[in-house]
Amino acid sequence: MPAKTGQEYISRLKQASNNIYLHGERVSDVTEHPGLKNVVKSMARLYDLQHEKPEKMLYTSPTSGEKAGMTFMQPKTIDDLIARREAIQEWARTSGGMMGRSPDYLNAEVMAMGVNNKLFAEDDQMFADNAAKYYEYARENDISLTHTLIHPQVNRAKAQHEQKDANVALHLVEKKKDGIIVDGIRLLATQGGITDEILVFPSTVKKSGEHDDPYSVAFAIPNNTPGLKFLSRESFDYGKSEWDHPLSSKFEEGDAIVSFENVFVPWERVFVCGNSSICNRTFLETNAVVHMSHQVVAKNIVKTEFLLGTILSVMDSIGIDQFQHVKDKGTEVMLALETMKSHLFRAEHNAKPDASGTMTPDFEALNAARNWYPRIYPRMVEILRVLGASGMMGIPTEADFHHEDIGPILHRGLQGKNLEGYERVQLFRLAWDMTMSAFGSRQMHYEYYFFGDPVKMGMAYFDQYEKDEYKQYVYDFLKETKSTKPGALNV
Ligand SMILES: Cc1cc2nc3c(=O)[nH]c(=O)nc-3n(C[C@H](O)[C@H](O)[C@H](O)COP(=O)(O)OP(=O)(O)OC[C@H]3O[C@@H](n4cnc5c(N)ncnc54)[C@H](O)[C@@H]3O)c2cc1C
Repeated sequence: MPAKTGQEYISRLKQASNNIYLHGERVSDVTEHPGLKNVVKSMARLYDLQHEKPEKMLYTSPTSGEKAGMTFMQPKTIDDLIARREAIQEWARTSGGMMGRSPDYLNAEVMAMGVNNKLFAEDDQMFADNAAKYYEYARENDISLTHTLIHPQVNRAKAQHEQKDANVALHLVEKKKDGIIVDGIRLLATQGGITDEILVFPSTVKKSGEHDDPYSVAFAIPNNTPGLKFLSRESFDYGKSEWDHPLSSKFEEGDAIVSFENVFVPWERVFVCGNSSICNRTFLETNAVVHMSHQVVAKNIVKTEFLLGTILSVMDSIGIDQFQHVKDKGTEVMLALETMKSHLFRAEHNAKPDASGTMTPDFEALNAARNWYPRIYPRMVEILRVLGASGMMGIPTEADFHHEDIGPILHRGLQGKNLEGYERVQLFRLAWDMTMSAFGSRQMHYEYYFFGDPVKMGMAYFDQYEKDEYKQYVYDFLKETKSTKPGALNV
């Protein structure tokens, strides 16, 4: 069966022995390392869920006739789109939406680029065929993916070819008979090293000029390809109990700098080779951005539900839900949730088939939602932090509650309106881990930069927005004003 189990996911990682460096050493087994093993377990849980709820999580592969992961499906109808989204949300619920790079995100990208591959054929038909075959390969083997889109932050005021060391960023070194050689650095692979393969694609928002053609590549390779290294940031899973760190002990995905040292990529894994124009159009013209946004909006609805539930429980637990400004803050989050749901509904119910016959959600709705969420997520986090107040810091550990001298003092002293001390602190530890721990602050940073720099995204949104009809509306309204223009002004 193509859809893998959690054990198969773990076995593959053990066998692959990806080159991942963490805390100053090479990790010999990511499935056993204290900074990674818990998120590996959470990923395995997602794959097991496919088999526990096959009616929701699996569908029949169009090529093998076997059961494949639902989130790889090419939707042909609105019902397909909804079924796919329900699978996405089923996965998201296991982490309260805190695992931003659950496999469905990149499954959506691979699917869209595989079925809408004509753009890649502008250089050579081979590249379009490669994209189609890669989609089938990823689906039939339930490949887990990470991706890297961004050049290193050396000097953002200059293009890559103008940098003082123009060889730092990932670039094409050589075209050979059987493939290409690439070398350099890319940022920032979330889940780098704990997945099977890496997708190297252009940025969704940063555009390149033709002088940056050597930096304009797209390909997919296994994470244990010789010369490939994942240089991971410090893990925010500090090995604490689930009670102490309810989120970071399970869902710390890790972010890695990716180093390519003269890495060989066979031609059959190349989708774009040295063409900035194709790269600049990739996400839009393959509709990958639409299907990825659909996944993101669905996931963010679950995340907002989780956040709202925590906010309301905190209000209840310390009896603040009667105060006017507290209610108003709760309402802000409720409105955010309901607005996101409306965007999703519009996106799915206005969906239309694209040229490849893929049922494609209404991008206007999704584009608004994906531009808006980075702006409201920090506000929702602030609301939880502000309402929690001292409770966000009055959070002794599980060990403190188990201590015979101080446990009873804490249990009594930290009781809430409707919860005992142990339960109230457990709730507040969740609120803290969601917003203020290293894990929680990274979540905020992550949502803010999810689709790219929100400032550039906002500029692009403004530029593409159909503005004329609204301006015309105003001019027409003004024209109907009963007045006479002074003759002297008619020059
Ligand atoms: C937690 C986290 C996880 C991530 N995971 C991934 C991942 O899995 N895969 C991946 O590929 N990427 C990932 N990213 C990277 C993400 O895509 C980028 O952070 C995002 O695209 C912004 O790019 P940058 O970080 O290079 O910012 P920069 O472009 O360096 O911007 C830095 C600041 O300068 C400003 N600025 C820069 N250039 C300009 C300009 N020309 N005009 C005006 N202002 C400018 C920006 O507004 C911003 O405030 C992740 C990032 C984070 C924070």
